[in-house]
Amino acid sequence: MKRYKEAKMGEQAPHVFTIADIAYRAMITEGKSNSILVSGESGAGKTETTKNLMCYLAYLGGNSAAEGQTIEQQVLESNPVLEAFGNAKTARNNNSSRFGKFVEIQFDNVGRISGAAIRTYLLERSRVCQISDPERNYHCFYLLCAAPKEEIEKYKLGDPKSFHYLNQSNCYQLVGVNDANNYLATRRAMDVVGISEEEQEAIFRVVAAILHLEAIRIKCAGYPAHKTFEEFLNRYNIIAPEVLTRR
Ligand SMILES: Nc1ncnc2c1ncn2[C@@H]1O[C@H](COP(=O)(O)OP(=O)(O)OP(=O)(O)O)[C@@H](O)[C@H]1O
Repeated sequence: MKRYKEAKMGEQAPHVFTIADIAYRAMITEGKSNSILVSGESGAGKTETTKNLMCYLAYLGGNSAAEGQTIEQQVLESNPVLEAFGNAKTARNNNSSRFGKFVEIQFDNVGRISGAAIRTYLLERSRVCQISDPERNYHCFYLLCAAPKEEIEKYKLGDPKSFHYLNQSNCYQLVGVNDANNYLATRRAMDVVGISEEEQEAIFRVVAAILHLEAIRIKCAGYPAHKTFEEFLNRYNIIAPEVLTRR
């Protein structure tokens, strides 16, 4: 990153750091906001490029002398959190973002990071209840199934193969990815971005509840017993958001 700081276009090997550097310098000299649009087909490298851009802008506008958790650390640690809940393995990409995002990094008048906001769009909700081989559901489900023993017992989880929302595909593990370590890393990242212990508990309780939801069997007068939750919704014309997305 040091080599790209204030380097002119073409002076260094092509890299997204050059784009970020030019945008940052223009923002300082012109006193105007700048946007960088990262686009491309699935697997092109948008997520990794965005992380590189965020790292470089945090390097330029960070406050290395500050103690405790700085805004740039929070900006960077937002990535593992978003990826745990919004990324999944697809046929084209083991870590495909199933949503779009707008990352806003605010700078003060001397170019130091003063705030940040991330907005997400159009999460692929249907994936929660329907996946196909060789894809996976959202990473968070597998991370929670690989959590430490006491968490597994608390949420009554276990082998991902025992949950319908995960066993529609034969893919449970990703090459080179350790879900147990990633669970701990996600919890640490959630701490850094300022999600309290109680909020984290509530979030993972909902994640576990979704896995258990499919196992609910509904018994109604005049309706055969042992129907799945989804069949029940269909029978009574109750349209759940994920069912709606799939139609
Ligand atoms: N700069 C990079 N350095 C190393 N590997 C990279 C880089 N960019 C992309 N990759 C590789 O390509 C894979 C896909 O990249 P990425 O997830 O960024 O794509 P994407 O365009 O965001 O895809 P999607 O639209 O599916 O989310 C990464 O998991 C990584 O293996």
